[in-house]
Amino acid sequence: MPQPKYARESLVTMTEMVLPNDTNTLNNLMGGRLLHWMDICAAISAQKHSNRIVVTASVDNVSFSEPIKLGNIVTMQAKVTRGFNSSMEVNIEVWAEDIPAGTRVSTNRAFYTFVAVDQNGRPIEVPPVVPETEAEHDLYASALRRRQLRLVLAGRMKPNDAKELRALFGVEN
Ligand SMILES: CC(=O)SCCNC(=O)CCNC(=O)[C@H](O)C(C)(C)COP(=O)(O)OP(=O)(O)OC[C@H]1O[C@@H](n2cnc3c(N)ncnc32)[C@H](O)[C@@H]1OP(=O)(O)O
Repeated sequence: MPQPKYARESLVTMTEMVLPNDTNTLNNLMGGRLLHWMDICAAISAQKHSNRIVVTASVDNVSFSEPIKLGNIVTMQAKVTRGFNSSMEVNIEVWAEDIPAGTRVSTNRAFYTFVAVDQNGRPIEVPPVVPETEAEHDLYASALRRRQLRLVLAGRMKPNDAKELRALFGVEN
């Protein structure tokens, strides 16, 4: 198994400016453009953790809580929460900043799952994550339940095997 790595080693910060080509008819950032930027930022984080080529396996819990305006500065921060076998979960958070107005608001959050692959595109083992901060510990613990939920919904895990998820709902095995 690859050597464990600290969660902080996978931290990636990416910044973009919202230009006219990125917006809808309301002059707000298009959701699809933002998801594209988030995918790149999160993929770099997963690459840093695994030192491998990675592919996006799934995206979940994407929220769009605030519109992002033309001319805003978008900052994305991604970090691997947990490594499983060949897959890793990445937490990504997004903020929009209006520099002339001096405001910065939290706008989006999502969990991406990436799979590390070898040169032939076959899944390959990734290092375990070592959480350090309280937030990293919380995300590490809850990553197992999120993995079970997404695999159950994708038809890749039997609900009966999702022990930690069932426990959350008070369902005994
Ligand atoms: C950065 C980019 O944008 S890449 C472009 C977009 N992404 C792609 O093209 C990926 C296309 N998909 C694939 O290549 C394959 O489906 C893969 C590599 C993701 C998975 O391949 P599979 O043959 O299903 O491999 P396998 O069954 O061994 O699963 C490998 C891992 O993927 C995980 N996985 C597979 N499907 C999903 C899913 N829907 N959600 C979350 N994890 C998944 C599995 O849980 C497993 O994780 P683990 O090794 O940590 O236990």
